[in-house]
Amino acid sequence: MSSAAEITDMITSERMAAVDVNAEALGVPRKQLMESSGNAVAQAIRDIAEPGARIAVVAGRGNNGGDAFVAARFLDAYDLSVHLLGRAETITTDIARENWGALERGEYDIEEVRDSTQLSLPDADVVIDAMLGTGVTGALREPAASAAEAINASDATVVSVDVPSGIDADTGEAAGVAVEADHVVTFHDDKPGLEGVDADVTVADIGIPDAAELFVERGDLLALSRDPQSHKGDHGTVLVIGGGPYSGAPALSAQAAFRAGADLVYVATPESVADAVAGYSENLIVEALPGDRLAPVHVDTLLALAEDADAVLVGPGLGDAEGSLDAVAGFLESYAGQAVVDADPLRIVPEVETDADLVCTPHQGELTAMGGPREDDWRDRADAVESFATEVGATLLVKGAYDVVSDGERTRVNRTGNPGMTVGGTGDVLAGITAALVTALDDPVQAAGIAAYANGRAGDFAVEEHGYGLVATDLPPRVAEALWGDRDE
Ligand SMILES: NC(=O)C1=CN([C@@H]2O[C@H](COP(=O)(O)OP(=O)(O)OC[C@H]3O[C@@H](n4cnc5c(N)ncnc54)[C@H](O)[C@@H]3O)[C@@H](O)[C@H]2O)[C@H](O)CC1
Ligand SMILES: [K+]
Repeated sequence: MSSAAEITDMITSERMAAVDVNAEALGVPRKQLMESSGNAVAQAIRDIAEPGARIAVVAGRGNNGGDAFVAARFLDAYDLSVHLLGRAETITTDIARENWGALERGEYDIEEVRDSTQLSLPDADVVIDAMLGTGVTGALREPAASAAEAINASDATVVSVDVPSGIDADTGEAAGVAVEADHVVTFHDDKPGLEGVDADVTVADIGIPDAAELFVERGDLLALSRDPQSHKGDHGTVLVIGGGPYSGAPALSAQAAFRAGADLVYVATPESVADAVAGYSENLIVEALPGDRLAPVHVDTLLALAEDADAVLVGPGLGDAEGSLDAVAGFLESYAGQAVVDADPLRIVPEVETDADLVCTPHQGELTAMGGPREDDWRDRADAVESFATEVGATLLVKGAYDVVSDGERTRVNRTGNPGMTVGGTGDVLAGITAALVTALDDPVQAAGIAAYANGRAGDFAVEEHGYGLVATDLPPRVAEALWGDRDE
């Protein structure tokens, strides 16, 4: 679990970037957020400086600077000048460039600073530090470094936009020189890195709807951007323990795990169906277990196989023979890694003592069989599932028209999918995606949320072509597109 997840009322820059994109997906574009950010900065200035005071804006070429270009338009009552560190054509985003353009056309007192040693601030009453915010990487480079020195050397009151330039928003560290702010106006939520900053911090609401944090949307997919240097095995080895009465379910889960980015997928399945499972795809590596049902005698073999996996998926097609459920209980009692539990074994989870990091993927009927709540309204279900997740001590992904994901602390809701997905096998696909993503992310709630989102989107793509005649095998080929494609609906 990432450390920031434990700081419930703050937000890391990675999550902020995701929430930003989710807001856009919900119809609140970034430029609107920038307008609100700038307005909040201007409000802070009005609270500390009298009209007519001399305000100097020192702006960078990213959206942090963009916020201050917006603020300038709300500060016409002041003697304001804007100093851009660099050439206007190198401003890095459209929304910042458009706001700079408004200052140019509005004949504001603006300049492009070529050499920051020429930056003159001596007579400013207030300096707005809008050089860098959450986009900073490493120690401040020129011209920002000299500009930070000049700001710190001035007698002006310093108001930093979002984060004092040079400070890392997540850690609070400054790799080099950083602006010493008197005030900080940060946006949407407090930032972990501001804890240790000796300034008064205002957290400004910039109109990001709560839904941008609650619902899983395309911003959450940013978490899956991969380290290009990764090599085989970095992106997850998954062991699927399934089959026995059935052979299709474990194969569906295994295929889905591949499409969600797993590098290697092993399937441990009774020998009675091992050939059938292997026959579905050359990609599958099938380990045959003696007999025709999973049994307690297999537990040691499963634990040995699990040693080589980053996550285990237990359940698809296992059936509910008592011996099979006992085998799952025996496996979980000794296994301490990441496990996704689906289908029949779900009902035994509440009685099993395990050190494994569990993600359970029940539909409503299986949730009830686990002793879980039944609520028809999705909001009530989200609250009830959050409480039950604490009781079970696992991350729950409760499938429904609105999927609910919760570990008892953080709760997400997924709205993708359609009624065509009630067809058998889509749960096996979702379980396989979930197993692959828990190996790719160190955050089971995020992994399960994205899995539900991708499974539903794959189903939405499939229903375009097959209507409600879609079948589960239509989903895996569309999962990769749902996660990494650029279809925009
Ligand atoms: N939802 C929100 O939180 C919103 C935040 N807004 C503001 O956007 C900035 C983040 O903007 P971004 O463009 O991503 O990055 P920055 O402007 O912070 O900086 C990028 C800029 O800086 C250069 N750079 C990076 N590291 C260094 C360095 N060590 N030295 C010098 N220069 C550096 C980089 O090359 C870029 O040019 C956030 O803080 C908020 O202020 C949005 O306005 C609205 C929504
Ligand atoms: K700043």
